[in-house]
Amino acid sequence: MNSRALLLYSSEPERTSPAPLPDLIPGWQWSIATTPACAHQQIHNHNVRVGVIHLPPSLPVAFDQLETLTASHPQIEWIVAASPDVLSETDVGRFIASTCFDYHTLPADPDRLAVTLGHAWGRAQMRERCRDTSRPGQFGMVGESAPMLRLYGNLEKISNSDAPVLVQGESGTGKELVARAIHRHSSRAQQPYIAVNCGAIPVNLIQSELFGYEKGAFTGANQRKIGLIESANGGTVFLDEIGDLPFESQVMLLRFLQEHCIERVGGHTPINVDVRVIAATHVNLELAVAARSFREDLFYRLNVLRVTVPPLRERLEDVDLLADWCFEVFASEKNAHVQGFSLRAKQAMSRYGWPGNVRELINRVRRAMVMSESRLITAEDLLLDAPSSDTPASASLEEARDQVERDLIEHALQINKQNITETARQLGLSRSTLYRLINKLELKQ
Ligand SMILES: Nc1ncnc2c1ncn2[C@@H]1O[C@H](COP(=O)(O)OP(=O)(O)OP(=O)(O)O)[C@@H](O)[C@H]1O
Repeated sequence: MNSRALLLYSSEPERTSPAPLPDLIPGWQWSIATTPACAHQQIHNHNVRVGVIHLPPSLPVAFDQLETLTASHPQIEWIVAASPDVLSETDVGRFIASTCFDYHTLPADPDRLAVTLGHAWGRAQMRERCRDTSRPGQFGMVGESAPMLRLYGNLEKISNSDAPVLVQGESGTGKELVARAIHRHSSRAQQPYIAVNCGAIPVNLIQSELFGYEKGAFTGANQRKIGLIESANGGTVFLDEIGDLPFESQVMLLRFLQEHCIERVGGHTPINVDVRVIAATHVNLELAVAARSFREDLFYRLNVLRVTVPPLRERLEDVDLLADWCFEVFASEKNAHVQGFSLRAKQAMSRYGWPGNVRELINRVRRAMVMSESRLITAEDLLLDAPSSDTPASASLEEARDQVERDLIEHALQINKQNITETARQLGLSRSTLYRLINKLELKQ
């Protein structure tokens, strides 16, 4: 067997003879470290998956250094080996309970220790395999469910075309991710990708932001400005929340889609622009057309290739993968002792309806990684223990979504000391969307 373990032997060699553990366990290769710094080095040099921390009697334990060591190497399963006296110390017990896979009582029982090492190694391997499958797939998206495989198949075909795309899906499902993926896999990948949130630009500025303006076009137009569409020339423009585009601006976009040319505000010369348009909306544009808030002709121009991103509740089998992926991506922010999810937490996640979709999952997991007080994140850490008392069991999807958004935003505002820019960044929202939600949910700032 080539399994390698690390032995962190933290006593001073001149005071205690070296631990005989490695000699007792055949079939294992050992890297020996006498300080946490040396242990970091050994771990970097060797493929270590199991670490044994020997805590000698009557020496103070540098828990802060041990916690840094274990948190920096979440791929390793840790075992504490110590005498019964040391193991009975409260701080040692707390460290083992929060951070370690197991403990071993000294003097060593070689057979038992070999079994514990084997289990720890197996668990580390298993975690490694799960981690492999949680890496984003070829489109940079996490998910292997049937709806996602269908989506990837569609993206493959759409990326090879140059026609406009309409991406539909609920908020937080990954529409922007889909737009980026289409661009990156298209022949325009090396050219600009410009994302515009149509709902975030003040109505009076939309036209000049999208199409630019000439010097002197209006008071304050001291010099020519190139608009967002023109600056994406050769590449792709992603028009998010297209349903929020004011009716008057829709006609200019229609003209651009028909004639592939734009006119800057205050300009009189049409400018040819070669840009692929990907538009996204979480509102039903057919209904908006029926309600006459969205131009029918523009709808048909945009709706050439349509992609629908499935809501998370229709692909609950991906929740596990997404949670593990998220844990890995935000590992540097987590509380040092947090090592993963409890089984109950995973079960609670796979039963939940995720009205806020992947964005909500990311926010809940990130919060839990920071706030959890145990080694494994619990369902309570994810705020998924029981329906909130404010959310009746019969709450509509809309009410449930509002409640979740209210909890997450309130919490993020609190953590970020009411700083809107930081809170918006943490929640993956634009500042204007955050303001809109704060007003809608009547949150106090
Ligand atoms: N399948 C996925 N894999 C990995 N991350 C995802 C996936 N889907 C969404 N995300 C992440 O979830 C968050 C929300 O995604 P995105 O902004 O693309 O959603 P959206 O549908 O455009 O939302 P909105 O309609 O509110 O603008 C982002 O952080 C995104 O990276």
